Amino acid sequence: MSPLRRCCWWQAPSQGCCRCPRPRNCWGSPVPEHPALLHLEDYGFVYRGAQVTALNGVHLTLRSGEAVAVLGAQGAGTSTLARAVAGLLDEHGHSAGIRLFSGSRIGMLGEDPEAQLTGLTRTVWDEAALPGRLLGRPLQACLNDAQDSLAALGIWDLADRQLSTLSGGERQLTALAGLLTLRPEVLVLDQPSQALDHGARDRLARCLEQFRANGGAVLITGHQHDELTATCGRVVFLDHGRLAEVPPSSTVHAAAADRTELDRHGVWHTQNQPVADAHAPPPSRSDGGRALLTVTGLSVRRSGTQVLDGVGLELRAGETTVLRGANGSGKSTLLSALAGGVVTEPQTRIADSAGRDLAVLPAHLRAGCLAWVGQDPGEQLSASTVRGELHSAVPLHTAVQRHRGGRRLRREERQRATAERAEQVQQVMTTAALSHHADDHPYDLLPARRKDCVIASALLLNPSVLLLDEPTLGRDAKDMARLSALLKDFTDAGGAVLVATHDERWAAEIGDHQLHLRDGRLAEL
Ligand SMILES: Nc1ncnc2c1ncn2[C@@H]1O[C@H](COP(=O)(O)OP(=O)(O)OP(=O)(O)O)[C@@H](O)[C@H]1O
Repeated sequence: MSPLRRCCWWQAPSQGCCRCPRPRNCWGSPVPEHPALLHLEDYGFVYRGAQVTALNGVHLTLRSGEAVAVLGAQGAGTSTLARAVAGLLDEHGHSAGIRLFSGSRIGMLGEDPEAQLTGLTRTVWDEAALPGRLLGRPLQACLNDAQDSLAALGIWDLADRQLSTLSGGERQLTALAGLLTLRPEVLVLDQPSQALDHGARDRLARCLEQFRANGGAVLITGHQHDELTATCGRVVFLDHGRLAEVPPSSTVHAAAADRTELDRHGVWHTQNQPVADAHAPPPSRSDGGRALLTVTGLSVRRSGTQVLDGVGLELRAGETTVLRGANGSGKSTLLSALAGGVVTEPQTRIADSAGRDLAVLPAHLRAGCLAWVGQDPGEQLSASTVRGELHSAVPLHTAVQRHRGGRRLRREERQRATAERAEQVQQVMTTAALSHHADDHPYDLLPARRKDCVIASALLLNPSVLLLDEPTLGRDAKDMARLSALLKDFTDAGGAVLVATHDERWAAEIGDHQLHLRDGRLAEL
């Protein structure tokens, strides 16, 4: 047996048996097998100006009909790997090794949910048809393909909706539909379940199964193991830019990706049993869990549809209430309406702990009581550095007026207030793990860190109620634990949290109550 003989068209000569995942030693006569569509051999990548390599010695083969999930902690390199496979890295740094692609089309959905729609179209149908149109295909064929993709993902009923009126999950599915119309041979999906409810994940899984049955290959990357990654034939782990060096059995079959292995690689397992005491009540609660916010008759109409219909709820000091519901059920609308970002109908009443009706106040006057962290952090960021963002979260005159009863300040009082605020900003950056990013542009941060920046701004307002919209997106196991601890500290200090999430495990771990939103109304779960 010659060590120089190549057993596959892509395969570089290697010691002993080659690394291709054939069922037996492929130095012998090879068994006919699904063709490899993409192959990385000893692939490495370093971003321009970076001190450390983002990917190192990666071997990965994607065959027709196959789905592989590559999971790892934040910073392990999963998004870089997704971009490398999609061939999007070249101008961003230097690569090493071999990347071979036998087909002609790779489609990729990136990790940033805010950056997925083009902004060039008005309706869902047009957006889904756009990729084909940009390739010069006939209009009718593009519209037909878009219709098929939208139907496969279960959102054909949204076809004529304006993009600006979509919920987060609906936007994610629209972007995916556009990608599918390109009929790629390889689909690269970075954290595709972000923002999707259970039903949408099932529909997406079925859609990907069909895609593979037609000869396509799927690569899913991310920091969380969920219903979708569980449908992959293989799960492999990435640690510090290297695929974990473990025997072939640890390229685990997805359904068997066990807790220890996921924990070891810092991956959050959304389907694990909740940890029972993760959000145990604080030892002593000075205010006896008094109501901080009492909402009655909250109703909202959007584009002629009654999204919220007489919602009532009570948020108590020291408690976390979880808001669940399908994509488009109105969770974001509810949080935003409480904060004053959406117009409510006249019968709505939102009373604070002193009985004051906040529903009649504009958003900025509610902010002292209610701090809102929306679904898209980008909509709430305006400064060019994280530190600058946090400094502007509480304008100096507001901070000072709070302490001095609104009277005009002397110079030394202003100086003291500035110093106090700088200290608070420093503290909150530590709490939200942002100290290392103080001078970074918020848009250079990972989506989860960007969200942390908005959470930190909200905490600086010293609110009694924190409203959080899907804060778990893009977080690994460690980051989830940190988020839970942050909320626990907030409620232990007497605050109340209302948080919308699709993560059932996390909801069970942190929620004192779980509410389900359906048909515009809330019910206790
Ligand atoms: N600006 C808007 N104008 C009109 N309709 C809107 C607007 N924003 C959202 N909607 C619609 O209101 C409904 C509720 O949307 P919302 O974003 O509150 O849902 P959600 O439960 O937060 O969904 P997701 O889980 O996907 O984020 C959806 O049908 C959505 O399409």
